[in-house]
This record gives sequence, structure tokens and C-alpha cells, in this order.
Amino acid sequence: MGTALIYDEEMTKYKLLWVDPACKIEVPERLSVSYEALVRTGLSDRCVSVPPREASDAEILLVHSEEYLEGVKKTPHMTLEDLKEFTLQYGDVYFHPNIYHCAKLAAGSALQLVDSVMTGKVRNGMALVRPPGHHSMRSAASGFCVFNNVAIAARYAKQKHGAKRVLIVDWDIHHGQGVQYCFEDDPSVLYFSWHRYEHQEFWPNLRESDYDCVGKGSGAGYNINVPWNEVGMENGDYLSVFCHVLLPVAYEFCPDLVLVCAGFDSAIGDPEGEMCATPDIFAHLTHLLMNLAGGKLCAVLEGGYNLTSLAQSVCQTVQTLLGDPLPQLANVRSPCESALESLQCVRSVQRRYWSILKHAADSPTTDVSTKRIKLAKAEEEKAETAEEERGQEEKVWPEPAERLRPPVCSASVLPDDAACPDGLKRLVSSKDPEPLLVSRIKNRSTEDAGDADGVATFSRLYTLIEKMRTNEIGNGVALVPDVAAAMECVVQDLGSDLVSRVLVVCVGKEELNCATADGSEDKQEQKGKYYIPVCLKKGCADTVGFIQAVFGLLLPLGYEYDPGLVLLVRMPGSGVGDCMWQQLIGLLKGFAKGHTLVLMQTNDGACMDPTASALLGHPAPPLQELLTPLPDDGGALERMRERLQAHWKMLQTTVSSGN
Ligand SMILES: NCCCNCCCCCC(=O)CS
Ligand SMILES: [Zn+2]
Repeated sequence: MGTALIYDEEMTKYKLLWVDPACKIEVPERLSVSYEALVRTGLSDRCVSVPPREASDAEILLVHSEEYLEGVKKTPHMTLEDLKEFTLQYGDVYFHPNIYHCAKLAAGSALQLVDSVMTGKVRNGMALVRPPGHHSMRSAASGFCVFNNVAIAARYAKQKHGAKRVLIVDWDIHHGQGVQYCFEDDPSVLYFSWHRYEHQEFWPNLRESDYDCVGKGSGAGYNINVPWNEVGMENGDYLSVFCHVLLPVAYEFCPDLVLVCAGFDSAIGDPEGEMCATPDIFAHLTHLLMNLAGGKLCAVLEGGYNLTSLAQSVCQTVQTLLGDPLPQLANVRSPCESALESLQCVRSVQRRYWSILKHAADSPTTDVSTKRIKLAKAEEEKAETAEEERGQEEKVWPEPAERLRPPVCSASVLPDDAACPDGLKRLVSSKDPEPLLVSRIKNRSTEDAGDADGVATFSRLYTLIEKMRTNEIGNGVALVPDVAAAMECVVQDLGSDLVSRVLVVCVGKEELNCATADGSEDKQEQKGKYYIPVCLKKGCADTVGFIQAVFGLLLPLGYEYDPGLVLLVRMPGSGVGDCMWQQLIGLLKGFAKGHTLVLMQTNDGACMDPTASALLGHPAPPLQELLTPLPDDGGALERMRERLQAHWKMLQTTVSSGN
């Protein structure tokens, strides 16, 4: 299934008609440069073009009041003076004779997107719209927003398509207070937002944007605010919050639909956000949400005011929705102290609502005085930067790297009598393997692998890894007689001279000796750093433990390790279900530009089809809803994370005890 793209140049046909410094950044070019970038890169041609439509009164009234709608309806016929007058009743927003028309198209675009995804016409999609929506409230426009596009879409998805649980992820740099107010007492809509906050010093300066506002009544726990109390947040900060807060909760929530308030003022270069995350981060944020809700994801444009980073970020998002390989995120740095403080605060207040977080630490003891010192320091720094501001040079960042689809998406190495799943390209030994390789395989592996077809299998494995390195092949699966032997061979002979770092994910019970590439037994602490045995209660059927292990350990660590190849090994008798297995393959695509090699035992061929489906990029089926929190031993995982965070900074979820 494809990716929908909704855009109409009509939504560029309104602009600010008077002087207002707060609003001058919201220009029509935001939309046109984004769409033109999608055209220039050929991405728009690969999407299913879906036309926008005007939202009806009834649809707008799902969120807004009649008196508000009646007021906005009058704006097309207003004089300039009346428009100014009408605007004065709201904050940081402007009206124009054509903005009502565009606001109906913006909301209608979000609804078209929901229809396309919920009816299965497409898998996912993006709507390029203006005016944005997430600040507008029941009876008020705000922050360039007139109708709350995404809030209307969430209500619509429930009413028209029977969605029971809708997740809204708001990665715009502003707090979508309009969305929060709309759903704060509604447990069927989980709203997650991070936002520049600076201890309430940043717009919209609301007390209720802080981390302790978790929703009300039956909605308690279904509102998650992550305040950024400093500017300059980077990729590592964003990924930490996704891995340690949003994703575990999202998987526990198990939504039927994911809506994204896709604002890109959280990208580097944006005058509003003043953050430092690069446009390619949105490729990963999108990817990390794509295995929820069976892949049903609707991204709706909100903010984004640096025309360069906006266009790049839009392209990164759409390219991921299309299923292209993820870009390598080089040198992901550990989260900064301020981000860790926010992370710890959010996890500590949310833990009482989400069993996945129940082992989270208490809030940090930054007493008020510390915060006051911090604010005082921030004030004087701000004064300093004020004068240097005039000389403030433009932010620069590298153009995102090309993300080339390999000629072959998925390949297989199989015994001659095994059937090759649809869509996979079977690798056969083209020529005799190099004698050097044969000798290494012979003296390395067990006797059965040393015989003729063992050598053939290993030489095909070598070919497969070689073709992944050159990006001729994206990923692959091999059925081998002995996975343990094959794993050692790949890591020590094949992997090492083809890629510099191999992330080995071994699923199923097995005590592995973690000899390094050079064959030497690791020293004890090195072993501790690079060998992370995670034991799940009830084996691999333990969904809570699986989610905690994947999001609390594997993903953060993988982003920090930045491997050139991922080796996913399914030990015989692992007992891991197809669902989890497909989720794992889907999530691991985020590393090594999607170069994943799956090793399975020949007699484990039953799960070849789910494996092939995940390797080909089909969305993984949702994990079953976590109804009864299992007596999971999350404590063990938390203790392991605490031990490992000394080596792996991305595992941190609390401020360093030192400060
Ligand atoms: N009143 C002091 C000026 C502060 N600037 C306000 C700008 C609103 C931004 C809204 C936005 O970006 C939507 S995503
Ligand atoms: Zn914004």
C-alpha cells in the first residue's frame, strides 16, 4: 500500500496584510517550498495524490463552538480594519479574507488523510497544510491557527471510522495547548507533546504545559508534556525521549491510529525553536512510529519557519513514509542535563499511569532554589547573548545524505530444498568461493558446516553481506544448519572485514561467548559493555519485558553504537511470537541504513513468511494490548540499565547523581 500526499496551492493564498512582528514568519512560501522540494526530489510522484476538501460545519463543530465558527465565517467579507479588529481578540494569529477558506481546506485535508488511511486505500500519508491547527481552541484562534486540524481528525476518526484509541504525537516545538484542552479528560486520545518551555518563559507561557499536567479525571495519564527548559536540543535528546517515554507508553496504549502534529520548527535553524536537531532526525522519528497501529500514520503539517530546514525535514518524513532506507544518524550524542531532568520528571509523574514505566525513578530533587539559580544564570546569559545576537551567525548543517533504495530490497540464502518466500531474491553461489574464505570457514566452523554445502552456504552469506555493504541488497535472511556457528562465522570472519561494527541481537536462550572480532575473549568489563544478556520472564512471550528491553536498552544503545550491520539471530526454540519478531525486525531497520541480516535455523523455517514480510517493509501487526500488567521483572531491566549507563550514555533516564 502507498503513501498519500495532500497539497493544494490554494492554501498558499493568504498572508499577513499588516505589520505584526509576531506573525511575520508565517508566510505562504512555507507551503510552496515544501511541496516544490517533494517535486524536485521525485518524492511527490511516488505518493498517491489525494485532493483536499473543505471540512463541513459539522466536522469543524466536532471541536469548535458555534459562536467561534460563526465569527470566523464573517471574515471573508470584512474590510482590512474589521479584520484587524477581529484579530485583536486573539493572540499571535492573523486573519485574511481567504484564511477561512484555507482553514476549511487544512482541516478537510486532515480528514481526507484519515479516510485514505482508515479505509486502507493507503498505508500512511502526509498533508501539507496552512494555517496550522494545534494551538487553536474551542472558541479561540491562537499561534497562527484557526481550526484545530489534528484534533478534528482525531474526533472524526473515532466517530466515522470507529477508532477506539488514537495517539497524537506533537513534535512541533510549541505546546499544542488546543489539543491538550480538547482531550485532557479523554482516555481514548493520548496526546504527547514536547515543546520549548524554559520554565514557562517561552510562548505560550502556560503553567499547564509543564510535565506535571497529565490529564484530568478519566483522562489522567493520557496527556504527556515534555518541556525543553533550554534551547539547543539535539538528535540524542529527541531520541532519548522517544525511547524512554513516548514509545514504551505508545506500545502499551496500542492505538488504532497515529496522528502526528508534524511541526518542523523543532529542527535546526528555526527562529522559533532554536534547537539543533538535524532534518534527518524526522526520518527516524517517523520510522519509530510506523510499527504502531499496523502502520496507520497520518502526518499533518503544523509549524516550521526556516524554509531550508522545513523543506528538508518534510522530505525526510515523506521518504520514510514511502519505506526508503533510513539515513545513518552519525554521532548521536547523549542527552544533556536539562533534557535528562525533563525526562526524569516526566517518567516519574507518568509511572503511576503506565505499567511500562513503573520502575522509573522519582523526580529529581532540584529544589526551587536550584531552579531560581538556574533562572538567574539564564537571565544574565540571555543578557550576554542579547548583544552577541546581533552578530549571531546563521546556523549551518550538512545537507541530508541521499537515501538510495538498493536494487534488491531483500535476499535469501536457503538450502536447495527450501522454498523462497515471495518478494525475496534467492542468492545462489555464482562462482567458486575464494580459497582463503573456504579455509577460514573450514577451520572455523563445526564439522557439518565444513562440508560442501556448508561452505556453499557460508560463501553465499559472505556474498550477501558484501552486497549489503555496497547497497546492492537492503537486507536478507539465511536458513542455516547451525545458527550459533553461522553467527560466530559472520561476526568473526565475514562481518568484521566488511563493516566496522556489528550489532548482534540474539533472541532466544543461549549462553554466548562474546569473543571479539580479533578472537580474543573480552576482558571482564569490556564483556560487560559489549555483551548484554537480557532475560525476559516467561521467555519471549513477555510483551512488557520485550518492550522495556527494546526501547529501554536496545534502541538507545543501537543509536549510540551506530553499527554498519545488524545481525538478528533467532535461536532455535526461542518461542518469540511472530508479532514481536516482526516488530523487532521493523524497528531494527533504523540502524545501518536498514542492512539487517536475519539468521534462522533450517528447522525454524515456519517463521520465514513473517520474517520476509517484515524485511520487505510491510508494517508489523500490533502487539496485543497490554491489559493486565504482567508480573514483569522490569526491575531487573532497570538495574541492568543503571549498570550499563556508565558505558552507554543513551541509556540514561535520570540526571547524573553528581550534580
Ligand atoms: N507574543 C510574543 C511573541 C511570541 N511569538 C509567538 C509566535 C507563535 C508561534 C506559533 C507557532 O509557531 C505555531 S507552530
Ligand atoms: Zn510550532
